[in-house]
Amino acid sequence: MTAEIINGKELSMELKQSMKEEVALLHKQNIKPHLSVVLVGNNPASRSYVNGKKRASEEIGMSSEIIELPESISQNELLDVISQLNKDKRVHGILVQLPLPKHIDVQEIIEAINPKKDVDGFHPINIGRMMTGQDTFLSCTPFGIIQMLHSRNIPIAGQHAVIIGRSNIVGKPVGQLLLNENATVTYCHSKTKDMKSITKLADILIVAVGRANMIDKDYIKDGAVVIDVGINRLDDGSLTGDVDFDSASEKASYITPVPKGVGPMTITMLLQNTIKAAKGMVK
Ligand SMILES: Nc1nc(=O)c2c([nH]1)NC[C@@H]1CN(c3ccc(C(=O)N[C@@H](CCC(=O)O)C(=O)O)cc3)C=[N+]21
Repeated sequence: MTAEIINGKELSMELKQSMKEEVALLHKQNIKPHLSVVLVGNNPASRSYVNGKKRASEEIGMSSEIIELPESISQNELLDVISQLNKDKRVHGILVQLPLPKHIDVQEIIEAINPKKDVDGFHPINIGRMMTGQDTFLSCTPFGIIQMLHSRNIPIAGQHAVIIGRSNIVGKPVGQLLLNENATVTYCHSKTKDMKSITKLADILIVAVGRANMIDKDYIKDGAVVIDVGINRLDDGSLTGDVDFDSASEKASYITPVPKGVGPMTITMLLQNTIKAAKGMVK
């Protein structure tokens, strides 16, 4: 079998086209969706992602700002910035780019964001709502993955989804969303024994481990759907996923590339969440 590629960049462009129309309609009602992105320090990867978010906002006619803060900012100063954004009626969405410097208590920062403005879907209230299947802001990468599956009418109910990775921002929530859609979900992680024997059972394999090209055809059942969440920068500057694309493509029915896969969808779901926030849809 040669896998069909699910191109996240193309799907994003389609979705952004209809969001652009929606933003224009909101403008007519005097609602101007606005995203504030907080960037602490000088991590080049973070800067590049944050610029991508700003660019995508502009593409759909949505306003956004990047609030740049020094690496040396204190916990209290950062909490003050968030408190200002929480109060600012112009601001519908707040995103604090991760990772944060080591001296910052990340969890306290996330919990300081008003859940109604938490367009990343990282606040424990929104995670709890997601777990209980209520309408809320879904975290952007898991939400984007589900959209990619839906775009090809890939069945989820009754399918065995195996997630490699259990981070709070990708692995755990994507498993939960798949469970909400009635998949049978198994998590693998660094302590898992004989991982191949488990991943080979997967109808849908989600790979979020953070190791370049780790997953090849030996981990994959014939006809499986393979979603690659990895973003690894190689020494030559190129990007590659956690999946060995050419090898996996021999067995998969559908596969997502890196770049132009899950990454662009993450940004697109952020825009969708910001529009949702502007409409006041999450209480
Ligand atoms: N609070 C917070 N929210 C996030 O959503 C968040 C974060 N922190 N920290 C880092 C991760 C990573 N992330 C990406 C988004 C888009 C691409 C993306 O568009 N990638 C392009 C390539 C971009 C390039 O060439 O560098 C692609 O895969 O085609 C990648 C990674 C969001 N994250």
